[in-house]
Amino acid sequence: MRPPLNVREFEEVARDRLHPAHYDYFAGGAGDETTVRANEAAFARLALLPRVLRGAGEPRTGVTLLGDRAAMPVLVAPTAFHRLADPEGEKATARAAAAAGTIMIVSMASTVAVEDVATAAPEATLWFQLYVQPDMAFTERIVRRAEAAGCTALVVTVDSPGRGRRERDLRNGFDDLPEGMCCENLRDGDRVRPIVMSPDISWRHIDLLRRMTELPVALKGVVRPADACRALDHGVSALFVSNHGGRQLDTLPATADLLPGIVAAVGGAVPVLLDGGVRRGVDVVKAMALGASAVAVGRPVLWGLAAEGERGVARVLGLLREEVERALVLCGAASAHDLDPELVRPC
Ligand SMILES: Cc1cc2nc3c(=O)[nH]c(=O)nc-3n(C[C@H](O)[C@H](O)[C@H](O)COP(=O)(O)O)c2cc1C
Ligand SMILES: O=C(O)C(=O)c1ccccc1
Repeated sequence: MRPPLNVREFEEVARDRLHPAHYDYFAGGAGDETTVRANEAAFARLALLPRVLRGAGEPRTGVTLLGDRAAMPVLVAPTAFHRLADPEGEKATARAAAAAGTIMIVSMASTVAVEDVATAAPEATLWFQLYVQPDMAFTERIVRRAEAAGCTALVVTVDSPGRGRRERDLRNGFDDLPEGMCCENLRDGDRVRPIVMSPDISWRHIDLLRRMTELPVALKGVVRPADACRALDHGVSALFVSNHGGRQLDTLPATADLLPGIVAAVGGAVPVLLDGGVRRGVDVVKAMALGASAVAVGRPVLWGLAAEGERGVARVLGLLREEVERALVLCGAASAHDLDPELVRPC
């Protein structure tokens, strides 16, 4: 069969290969999935206005984030349960991220322990995503594991004081991992603790976390400019503008539409990243023109993993890198930093 040419075609292959309930878990979102659709639609609504005759030469796609180098401004967003897509799970994803020269953010809900992800891909740059657990002693044990495994940043997800209601999962009766899989990072002695999404988590916990570790702390899920400013006061090193891919609270705006307000509030103090709806190189270029330092992709990586395992993730990341390069050339840009808000216009 003809190899998939783009992320959308990878999704079609993945859909054919996955158990329907697992496809729905990956693809779906909260409520009416308004925000799931809005994320992609917002990029489509932005038109590009390339500059001409710039003599910019071959573009460079590399970026440095929190002291880590990435060969392209597209990171692997933290997503749960990779072993539903491929038996090697997060190990395959990490190897592919390393081969693509990009950063993988390992989910706290990974089905391979963070230590085993790191061992499987010694060249990979790994950041660790954390849901702060109300039991701070337990949170600290998880942080120590991520540090010892060699993770170089913590990405704290702050959009989840509770669980989103995902009707596809309710319809399919998908509420637990199959026999033989679990959230390996939640092991505590001889049991596996459930992930608690607690409404009690507050800025105080961010302060505790900052004191707990030397690792840079990024917040994922900030959507208000005032909260972005507050994050700076609490010594946060980066922000992810994210609505959790539309999986938590439905009817949040698209992240592409939220980005300019957050970028303005932050005023260059820390890198601002975006996730949600990035499916094409032109989407990456639009986000960076609006001030993002990089983007992250969630579902596209899962489609690659389900379609062809490690090779599929490598292909998805490789396709996105080629698309970013081509988009930069055609925009007359020498690098992803050589873009400005004038490049994009609502259409
Ligand atoms: C199947 C799935 C699982 C996810 N699991 C997590 C998670 O464990 N932690 C987290 O912070 N975000 C999680 N996310 C959200 C992603 O990090 C990211 O915000 C979102 O997928 C970006 O949108 P995109 O899928 O359109 O690229 C998950 C997303 C999906 C699709
Ligand atoms: O599905 C998700 O979006 C998610 O964030 C999550 C969190 C904890 C366990 C499993 C998934």
